[in-house]
Amino acid sequence: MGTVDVADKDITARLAEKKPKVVFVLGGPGSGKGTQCANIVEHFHYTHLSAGDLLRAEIKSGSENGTMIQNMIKEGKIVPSEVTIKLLQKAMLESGNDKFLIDGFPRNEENRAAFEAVTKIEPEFVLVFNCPEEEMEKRLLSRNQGREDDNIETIRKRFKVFLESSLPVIEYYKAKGKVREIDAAKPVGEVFEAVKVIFTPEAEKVKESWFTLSMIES
Ligand SMILES: Nc1ncnc2c1ncn2[C@@H]1O[C@H](COP(=O)(O)OP(=O)(O)O)[C@@H](O)[C@H]1O
Ligand SMILES: Nc1ccn([C@@H]2O[C@H](COP(=O)(O)OP(=O)(O)O)[C@@H](O)[C@H]2O)c(=O)n1
Ligand SMILES: [Mg+2]
Repeated sequence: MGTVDVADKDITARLAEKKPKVVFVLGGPGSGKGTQCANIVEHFHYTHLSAGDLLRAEIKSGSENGTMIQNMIKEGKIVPSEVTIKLLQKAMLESGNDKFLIDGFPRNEENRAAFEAVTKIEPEFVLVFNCPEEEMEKRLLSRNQGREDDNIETIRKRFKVFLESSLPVIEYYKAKGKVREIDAAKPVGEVFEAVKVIFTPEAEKVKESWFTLSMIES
């Protein structure tokens, strides 16, 4: 296992040199994380890394962890951090970008603490999508992406995991003043308007309000 450890250290050290800027994107299953991340990428030049997508790609690649990951996803359980963090580190390192939206991670205390300990990366902020369960359930049941976990039985398990394991992570970042909350029950365009405000630098907002004011006055 010696060589694996050396390789991991190498990845961690090389990633640290890159000094990546990270925004965590959290919210219940079906709250619209993936949808809004695609919009943010288009407007704000971030690279979107979905922990779930990386894990699904790992299953498809036929990796030795594939069966374990597949079983955990089917049960709505959180895959051990070691696996997910390695995939995230690799994706960040391989990307030409240094600004990342990490979607669906950290999903529990173990994810959060391990990522912090291994990478020493502190998120710029944590974007949180709030949405009632009934709405999330409706969205997941009509997502139609052929996902093995978008069935009512697994969806209920995922909601339970979100309440028990993911909400405490959001609370942790709230206490640090890092959480930016969004009402995600609205239509996609309205949710993105709220998201835009968070990603627009303060200086731009001042410019935009002066512009609006001068239009009204002229
Ligand atoms: N604001 C919204 N209103 C209605 N449907 C939405 C909204 N945002 C996303 N969806 C739809 O809900 C489903 C889940 O969205 P997705 O972005 O995959 O959520 P998540 O990544 O949080 O699970 C998708 O089919 C998506 O098209
Ligand atoms: N940090 C993570 C993220 C996802 N996952 C697994 O991947 C599944 C799907 O995650 P996802 O983020 O793609 O799901 P959505 O919230 O987008 O619906 C989760 O239910 C977990 O089983 C994980 O184990 N650890
Ligand atoms: Mg998603």
